[in-house]
Amino acid sequence: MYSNKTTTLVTAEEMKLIEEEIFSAGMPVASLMEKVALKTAQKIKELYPIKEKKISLGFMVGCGHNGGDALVIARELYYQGYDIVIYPPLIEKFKELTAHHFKYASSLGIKIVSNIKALSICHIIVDGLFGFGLTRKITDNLAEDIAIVNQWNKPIISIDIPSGINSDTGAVLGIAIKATHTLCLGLYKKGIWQDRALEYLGQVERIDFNIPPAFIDKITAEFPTTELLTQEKVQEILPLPRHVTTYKYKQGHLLLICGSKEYAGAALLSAYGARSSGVGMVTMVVPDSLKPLINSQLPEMLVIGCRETSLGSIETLPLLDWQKYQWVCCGMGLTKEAVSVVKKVIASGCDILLDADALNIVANYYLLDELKNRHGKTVLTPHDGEFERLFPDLPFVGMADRIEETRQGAIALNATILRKGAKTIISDNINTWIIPHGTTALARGGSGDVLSGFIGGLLAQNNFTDTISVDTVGAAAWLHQRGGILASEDLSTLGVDGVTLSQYILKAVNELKRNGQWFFNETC
Ligand SMILES: NC(=O)C1=CN([C@@H]2O[C@H](COP(=O)(O)OP(=O)(O)OC[C@H]3O[C@@H](n4cnc5c(N)ncnc54)[C@H](O)[C@@H]3O)[C@@H](O)[C@H]2O)[C@@H](O)CC1
Ligand SMILES: [K+]
Repeated sequence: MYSNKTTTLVTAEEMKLIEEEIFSAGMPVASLMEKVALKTAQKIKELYPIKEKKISLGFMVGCGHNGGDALVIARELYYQGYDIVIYPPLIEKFKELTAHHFKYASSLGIKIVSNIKALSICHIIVDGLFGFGLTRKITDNLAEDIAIVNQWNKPIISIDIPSGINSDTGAVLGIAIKATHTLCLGLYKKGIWQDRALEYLGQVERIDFNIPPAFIDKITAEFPTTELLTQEKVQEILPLPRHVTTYKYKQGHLLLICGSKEYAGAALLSAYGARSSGVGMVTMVVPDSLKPLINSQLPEMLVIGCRETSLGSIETLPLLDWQKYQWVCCGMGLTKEAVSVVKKVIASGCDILLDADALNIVANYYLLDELKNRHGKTVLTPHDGEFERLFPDLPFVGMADRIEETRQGAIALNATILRKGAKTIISDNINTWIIPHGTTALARGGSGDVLSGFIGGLLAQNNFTDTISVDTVGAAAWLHQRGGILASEDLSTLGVDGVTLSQYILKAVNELKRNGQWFFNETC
């Protein structure tokens, strides 16, 4: 049975190869363009139906097949009663199929104009200048045209991707259309999920045109794959096994090494995150002076106090029985003083997660080799600044492709890297996940501490199963973002502090259960 694959992200090269598969299997190029464009026209009709008043659409038509798509859409919407105006600034360079469609549209009497300003009377602009074939910077008159259109504040529908956005890296090549809708054709282009492109996309929808999954699999198998992490996948990754005769030590024992006098809150928030994971046991290693605070706020935690520096950071770790812990989570609020702590954690041979100050210490003291060569699994959770500090000299930084950089970082350190941002990326040397949803409500201090604790708690539990780290980390990040969305729906974007977030993560967990499948696998 045919099933459409919606979660795979493709580069321009992969998309071209997939198209070649379709064409060489017998589908005529013109027929595919017709099909894609008819479906896109239908979507535009749904978005902007004609009611009492006429609607006029101004089409910016490029020279390649993005322009060809635009012309077919323009023709079909003309038949449906829309007023259509076509602006073809690259008319001399039209590809053959695009030229045919232009000739036919002209023969129907559709209005053709030679100045972008003539589109200013239109209610809506349709951007069919460039799709994934954009190879170089947009300059001169075309750049001016885009600047003019962007100033009009009209709805702009971009076909496939906003013209000017590199469909792999999301970079703006000179200037780009600021769309209100992006109708992505067939498969999501990787550039659409890059943070730098987000402000140009508006609302993104995918127009499916029945690409056979075997063609997608054949081509993407040759390249590292990037996938959107969906709810269905999260439900596959979890449930965490919870046997009917289980007990606390069977549900994972997490060691949190965190906090300082100055950043006591980071220790608390990561502990709240861990609490929301349902992990069986948590031991916290904190500076001595934080013990009473932790005991009063989180009575179920075991607390080991440490001698502290004059500034209130952990001076040195006590003797620890590392083998007791299924995962060690280190760095939240530690301060940059805690160098010996981080070195000991890296040398421990345990499965570890490093966040915040632990990452800064790795960067400041060049501990990358120690990380790469260590025994035990490693998870790192940097935001963009921490990521760049971790990899200042490696050649892949500067590629300006967040997704590829993250993958290369994971390969370089033999680690799973979760890179925080508007779109969170999780990668190991084989799999890369993008969390498709997110909320700006989480752009505040404390969200990351909750995330680290929550991930650590799920990893500690999943260490008894054969679930791979990148999947568990992805599922944790998915639930963290979903918790943020649920909290902001109830409390507004301003209302999602760390403690609240840790509670709403549990609502996200429950939502998975309500959506038809149970989350915790209470097997007998
Ligand atoms: N073949 C088909 O029937 C299908 C085509 N599709 C459409 O085809 C598009 C890709 O088509 P193309 O490969 O023709 O590429 P584009 O339509 O994106 O444009 C490529 C053309 O633009 C020129 N160009 C590149 N950068 C330029 C710049 N900065 N200034 C001026 N000219 C520049 C290139 O020389 C080339 O002629 C997709 O984005 C999509 O819209 C898809 O719908 C899938 C199906
Ligand atoms: K476009």
